Amino acid sequence: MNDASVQATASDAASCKLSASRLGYWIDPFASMFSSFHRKMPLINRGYYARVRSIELLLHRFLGTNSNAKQVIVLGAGQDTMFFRLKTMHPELLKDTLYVEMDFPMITKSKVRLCRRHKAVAECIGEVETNEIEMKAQGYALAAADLRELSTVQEKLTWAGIDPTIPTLVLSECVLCYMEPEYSQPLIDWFGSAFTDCAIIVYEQIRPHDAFGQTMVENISLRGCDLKSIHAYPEPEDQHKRFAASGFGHVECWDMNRVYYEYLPLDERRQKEHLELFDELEEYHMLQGHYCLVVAVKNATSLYMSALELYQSKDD
Ligand SMILES: C[S@@+](CC[C@H](N)C(=O)[O-])C[C@H]1O[C@@H](n2cnc3c(N)ncnc32)[C@H](O)[C@@H]1O
Repeated sequence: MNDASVQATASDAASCKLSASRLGYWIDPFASMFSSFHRKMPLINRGYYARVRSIELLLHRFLGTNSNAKQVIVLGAGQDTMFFRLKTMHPELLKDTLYVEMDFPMITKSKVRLCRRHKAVAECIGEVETNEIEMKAQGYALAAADLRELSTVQEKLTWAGIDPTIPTLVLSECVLCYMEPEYSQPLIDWFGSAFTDCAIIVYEQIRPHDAFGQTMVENISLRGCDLKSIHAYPEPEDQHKRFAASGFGHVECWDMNRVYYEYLPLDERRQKEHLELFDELEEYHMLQGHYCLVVAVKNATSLYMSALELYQSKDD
């Protein structure tokens, strides 16, 4: 495995997020602090809109439930700015929440540096205990770990203050797909067994077998970062089985066309569709059909049922 190429995807994602947010797909005052601006194709901007907003809406729903303490664990967080946006724009949602980001030391090191460099981010984090590669503050931690090493992940989450008895949401946005199932499955199994109340949101590529899927897998592979688990979980039904096998009793897996047309709020989506000239609809549908959003929920508690209900709610 070429870890350097996988780590480079953190900057790609940050750059795409900056492009889409700069064009008005969502508001992110922090994106430019973690990347430099290169305008992406409308197809990419719209895809990132669907990705970021759907995950954000789920996260808001989880944080907005009236249980007391909550935890969010972001696997392979890269240069993502969701925490900083929440902290400044929706601080009430982070009350009693511990938000932990994890990534390779190489990536957390650059995030620590950027967090120190930008006053707005440093203010957002507040008083912090930090070294070159990690940070710990009230309600937030950035931890360095290779997610393939379960014992290190467990140790770092303990260091960050994670308590398995507290309701926890785990997020993997284009991360687990870069790991072989022999590494990702024990991690998912552990969340499913050790955590009392746990939900996992996964966004990643699917359908490698048709012509578009084959080209997608080849193109990503040419960049040196194979999609190591796509052949183990090629279809939405396989994603379903993957999480059900780890003790997640309620699993939804939708492709991103379904998420875009049936889940994102209609008025908002229509408004975003006017942001750029768009003549790539067919290609967009093809692309979005090869990405999915999984919501896997361990218990049918009211907290987690509300996350699942989000799929039925079109007007959050
Ligand atoms: C495509 S980027 C996504 C970053 C972020 N989730 C986002 O959407 O902006 C994938 C991230 O997963 C991280 N990653 C992949 N495999 C990992 C592993 N074994 N251990 C730690 N981080 C990993 C990479 O370093 C990278 O930051």
